[in-house]
Amino acid sequence: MFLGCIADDLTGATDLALMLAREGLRTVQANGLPTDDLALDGVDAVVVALKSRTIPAAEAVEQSLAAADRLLALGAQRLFFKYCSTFDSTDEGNIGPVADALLDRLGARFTIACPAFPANGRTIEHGLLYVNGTPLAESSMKDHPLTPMRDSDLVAVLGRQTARKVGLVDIADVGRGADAIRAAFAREEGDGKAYAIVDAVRDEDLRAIGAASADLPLITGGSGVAMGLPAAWREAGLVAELFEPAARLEAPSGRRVILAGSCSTATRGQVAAAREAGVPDFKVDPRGIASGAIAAEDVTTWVVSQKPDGLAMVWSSADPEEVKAAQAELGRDAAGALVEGLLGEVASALADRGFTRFLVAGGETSGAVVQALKVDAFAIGPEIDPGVPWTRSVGGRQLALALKSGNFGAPDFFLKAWEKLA
Ligand SMILES: Nc1ncnc2c1ncn2[C@@H]1O[C@H](COP(=O)(O)OP(=O)(O)O)[C@@H](O)[C@H]1O
Ligand SMILES: O=C(O)[C@@H](O)C(=O)COP(=O)(O)O
Repeated sequence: MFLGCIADDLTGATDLALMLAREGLRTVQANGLPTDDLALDGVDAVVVALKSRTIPAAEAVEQSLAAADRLLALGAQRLFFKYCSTFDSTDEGNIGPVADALLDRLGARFTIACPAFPANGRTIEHGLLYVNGTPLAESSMKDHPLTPMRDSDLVAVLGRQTARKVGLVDIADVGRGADAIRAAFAREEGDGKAYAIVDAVRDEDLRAIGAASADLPLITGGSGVAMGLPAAWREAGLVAELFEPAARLEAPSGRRVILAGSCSTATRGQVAAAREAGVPDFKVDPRGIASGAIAAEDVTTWVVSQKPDGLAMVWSSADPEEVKAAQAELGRDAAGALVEGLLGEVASALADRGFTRFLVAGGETSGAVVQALKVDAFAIGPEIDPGVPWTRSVGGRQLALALKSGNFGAPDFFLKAWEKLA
């Protein structure tokens, strides 16, 4: 095992695992710390999925260090800290505190921070993060239920989360290729910067950044910045061989369901498209759950009563006004926890009734569902859309799972994803 990755949420982990697998590393994803029986023969990269994006910073640090220690003990020679391509965080963290702790654990003084992912519209220019051409702070991320992003300047955002200095390697350097980027890293480190935000607007930029980062003990970013790393490590002789990714996923036979707990714009569009296409749907909401009007048992019974070979969708996705109203009544975290808890319970009850194919939308939501389903590890299957693969559970219950980041996927994602299952 060469590369150890720590992801701050489950869909983020899957996104990174897909990128590494696509670029030739044999990759497994563990849900939480890898268990002792996880087979690592012939594995190049292990991605540990945490659910640490929105927990208190001290807990996120503790969990991330535990993951780092386990990965280092398994032989990792590089660590990768994966966070969201929209840099989801608050002034308290958790990107800065976790990155600080990982640098210290590795005895390293410098790393990069690059959430760019052009295939999904995330680009960085002069340190400003854009989502499909709109500055982050004006994008729908300003209204995220848990981590509203109101500043597009990543040097400033990260600067509020760490006592260390944050620099910038901008597009002028990045556009000149790997050697220029390496020289810019040395300049920033020489200037006393512990972090450099790195601009990137094209995949070509990400490949050059990967080549320039091959020697860094720690890399932080979105999945995009992992794009150039496998080839760079292969070139440096650190990884023996690159492999063809899996083209198909053999899914266990059984029924299927969509569980959408993300309120992101892309998910809301996908929910609307599925309803328009006639997929039977059941809407849940945190106030209904809190009052007892909606119970997991009733939702489960409804799903089971739908056509066995058809699709059914349970969703809580709401627009910012509706989310705000629920949060005002229940509190932000409690509202989220109620929906996550219900969807987790429903998933587990459905698995007990023969459902084996789950499409889940939302990072936190996926974390809750997979915890409820008790999946310890995943094999990575084919890409459905950039950043979202089908996965298959390893050990335990045989399940096929598509865990979709809230803002990823085409409008017809909920309808077309099934075509990639064998
Ligand atoms: N109607 C709603 N009102 C308030 N919070 C909600 C509602 N629906 C879902 N949530 C919560 O919002 C959060 C969405 O986060 P997540 O699942 O990570 O989605 P995304 O990937 O879009 O960020 C979850 O905690 C979820 O439980
Ligand atoms: O990098 C990304 O955008 C994703 O991998 C991711 O982490 C998204 O998180 P959620 O929007 O919470 O699913």
